[in-house]
Amino acid sequence: MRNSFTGLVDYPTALQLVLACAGKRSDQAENVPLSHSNGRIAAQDVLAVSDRPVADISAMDGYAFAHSAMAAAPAGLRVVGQKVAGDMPSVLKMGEAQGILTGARIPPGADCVMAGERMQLDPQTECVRPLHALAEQGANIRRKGEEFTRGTCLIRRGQALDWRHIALLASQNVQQVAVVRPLRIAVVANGAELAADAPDARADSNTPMLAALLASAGAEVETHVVSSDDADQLRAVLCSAWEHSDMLVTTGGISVGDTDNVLDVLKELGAGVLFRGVKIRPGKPLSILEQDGKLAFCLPGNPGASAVCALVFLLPYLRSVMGDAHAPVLISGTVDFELVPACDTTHFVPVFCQSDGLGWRISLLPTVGASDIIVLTRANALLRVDPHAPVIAGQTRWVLPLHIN
Ligand SMILES: Nc1nc2c(c(=O)[nH]1)N[C@H]1C(S)=C(S)[C@@H](COP(=O)(O)OP(=O)(O)OC[C@H]3O[C@@H](n4cnc5c(N)ncnc54)[C@H](O)[C@@H]3O)O[C@H]1N2
Ligand code: MOO
Repeated sequence: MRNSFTGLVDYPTALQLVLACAGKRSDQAENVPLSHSNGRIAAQDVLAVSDRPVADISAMDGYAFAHSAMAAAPAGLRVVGQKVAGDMPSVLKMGEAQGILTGARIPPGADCVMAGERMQLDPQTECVRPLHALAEQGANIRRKGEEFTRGTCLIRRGQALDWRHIALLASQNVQQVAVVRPLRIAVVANGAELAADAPDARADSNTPMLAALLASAGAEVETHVVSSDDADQLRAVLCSAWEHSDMLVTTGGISVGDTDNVLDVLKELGAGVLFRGVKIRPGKPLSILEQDGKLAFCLPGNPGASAVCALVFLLPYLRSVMGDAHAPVLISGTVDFELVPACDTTHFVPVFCQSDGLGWRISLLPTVGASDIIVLTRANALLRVDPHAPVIAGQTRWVLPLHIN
């Protein structure tokens, strides 16, 4: 058989080799409007330009006054107007209280705020006093800078931005954010069965799958389908795709069959083999080639194998290159099944996690193996089973959720 799998590497070695190639891209930044920054990776630290709150402000709708003055005035203090958020305050004189709404600045001279419903306003005298007990000095005042002060690091470089960071940056009037330029990835499927007029035509599900997965991880993806087993046609597409992108992802044509041309064509184009085949299931044929710092991830054609390789190799590589500082969040639960992995092989098993009230219960799903596409929609996580670490019912194990997090 051509290009047989003679030097398979194990999973940890393969991942290490891949990540060692991940030169950081976080220096390649572009500015985008804040409203377009959702899901992007921050390319720089962002520091606060002002304190939050910017001044002492009221936490309640009510009255602001000097605590000592109120304590010494049984009939209360005369109310002079009301300030709302957005107003500048006026100085409070001796014997005065001021109506104040939540968020408005505390007037100089006041050191206490009480909620309106805890106070009584005498319409005759226009004086206000506590209905019951006087609040403590300083009550209901949000202090200038109590949340953060100017210069505080709000966002660290490498942070994947989402709605929370957008709110924080908007609160500082940030209009533009420096984010990491997306990686341009060319995804190339190949195989004669992908031609619509093939005698036994098959639909291409891998390029839409990979395009969606990679795009949701922040890449800019273009897809190509070489619907033949012709090496020259494949060479032409791979050559141009590689030239016009930051990295290449192929799917199919990487095993040992007579029409599996991807490895030879990439070698002819000058690429060197980082590794050929990994001791994983599914996904054994995964091969990675490199040329001038650009990688070609050659994924197997079987959809389940292609998906697993993308999840456990491609996405970690992408995160590392994009400078995403955060590892995906795994969840732990109790397994309710047994599984003995094949010797020397790391298995990636689709599982279903459901809450049993106390934690997650992890169940195995029936699957027909590497070609299985429906199981990925029934599963919600992937369980890694290393050789010599069989799954025993009742164990606590960590799983990788299948939606990107
Ligand atoms: N003699 C051996 N045969 C095979 C081996 C082996 O070690 N020795 N490995 C098997 C394993 S494991 C896998 S996985 C497959 C992978 O083969 P390829 O990557 O070369 O993929 P193809 O042969 O092109 O296709 C396999 C299968 O996947 C379907 N496919 C291909 N492309 C797509 C696509 N874009 N969308 C949806 N489905 C696709 C294709 O129709 C085939 O059914 O090799 C085993 N063989
Ligand atoms: O690796 Mo293949 O993915 O098992 O069929």
